[in-house]
Amino acid sequence: MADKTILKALRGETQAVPPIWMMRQAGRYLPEYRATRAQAGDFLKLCYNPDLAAEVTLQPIRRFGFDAAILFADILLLPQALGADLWFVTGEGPRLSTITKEDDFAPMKSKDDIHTVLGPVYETVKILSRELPKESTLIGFAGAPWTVATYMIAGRGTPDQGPAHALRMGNNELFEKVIDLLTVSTIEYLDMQIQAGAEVVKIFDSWAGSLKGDAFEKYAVAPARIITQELKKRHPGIPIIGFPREAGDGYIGFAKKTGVDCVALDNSITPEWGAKHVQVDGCVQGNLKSSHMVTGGQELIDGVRHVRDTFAKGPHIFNLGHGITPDANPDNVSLMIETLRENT
Ligand SMILES: Cc1c2[nH]c(c1CCC(=O)O)Cc1[nH]c(c(CCC(=O)O)c1C)Cc1[nH]c(c(CCC(=O)O)c1C)Cc1[nH]c(c(C)c1CCC(=O)O)C2
Repeated sequence: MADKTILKALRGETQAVPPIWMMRQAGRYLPEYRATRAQAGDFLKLCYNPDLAAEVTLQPIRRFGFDAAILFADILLLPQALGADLWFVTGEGPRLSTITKEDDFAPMKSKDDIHTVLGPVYETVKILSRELPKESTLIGFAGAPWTVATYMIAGRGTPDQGPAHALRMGNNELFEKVIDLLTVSTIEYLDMQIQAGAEVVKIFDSWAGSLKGDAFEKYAVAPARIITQELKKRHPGIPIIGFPREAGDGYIGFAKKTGVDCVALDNSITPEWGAKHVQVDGCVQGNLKSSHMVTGGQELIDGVRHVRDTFAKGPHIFNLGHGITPDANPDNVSLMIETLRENT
């Protein structure tokens, strides 16, 4: 299916209308998602139920006709497969067992032991690769080692990733063991998603922005490069999207240094900056403010045109700068898509 619009963009083609999908496009802002989640029981049960996970993946495709579907799962399933305890507190977010000392890390499983727990995820991918409309592209994903490590170390989301930085500086040997285990396990996890039918994979480094200087190179760039190189060795031509969120100047040269085919941009940079400093090296994805999906109106229309027109001279996948939020109005998503495709 070499002519799918997402794959064209990832090969470096400039298109008159960029393809579009949306981070967290299957989510709580959609009544049909909330209904299926209730049917599953809770969020984790939904992630591990292949039929229902495939169903919620397809819901935004049916409703909006996005050019890509992203596998419904979570970046924290991998630590669970490695032996961490994981649960979600409604209204608050994820909780995990913590890693602060060698004894917490020692019982972790190896990269070859993850597939029993993650088997249902591969099954979801298989269902999707059969059921997805032929013009849409199936995106698999994993968290980047640093971002996943921040949750494994702290046992929860943290505003400044303090506990992970404390371990990085206080017991670097243990910290690097966590990063290395996640790096090799992420390769196996994404390899299996590709074998099951994922056509593109995305590496979410949501907390890359809190790594500065040498630490950014060692713990954001290097793991992304190792994962990318190994996956491309095993699956030549598989396109990879990197998302070093809030990396600032770290976005410059990220594609060249890691080998990813596309860099996803957040809202901390302007489209003008992204076009000048990142799109020069190839495809970019982004970066409409998610808040427009809540507020809508003329500002949304202007925002869509601005992002589209600023990236129009090079390869671009239209997306938000971060995930859509539960308070978003689905009508604003339709308006975004109509505006993007106006005049065609
Ligand atoms: C940091 C992170 C996580 N998960 C993810 C990241 C990286 C991207 C980012 O920065 O947003 C990635 C993720 N999480 C989810 C997906 C599915 C695909 C998609 O639609 O984008 C993806 C790609 C579903 C989800 N993951 C989660 C939900 C909401 C859960 C629910 O239905 O109650 C969804 C749809 C839960 C989750 N999962 C995580 C947190 C912090 C939370 C709680 C925050 C929240 O409630 O929005 C960890």
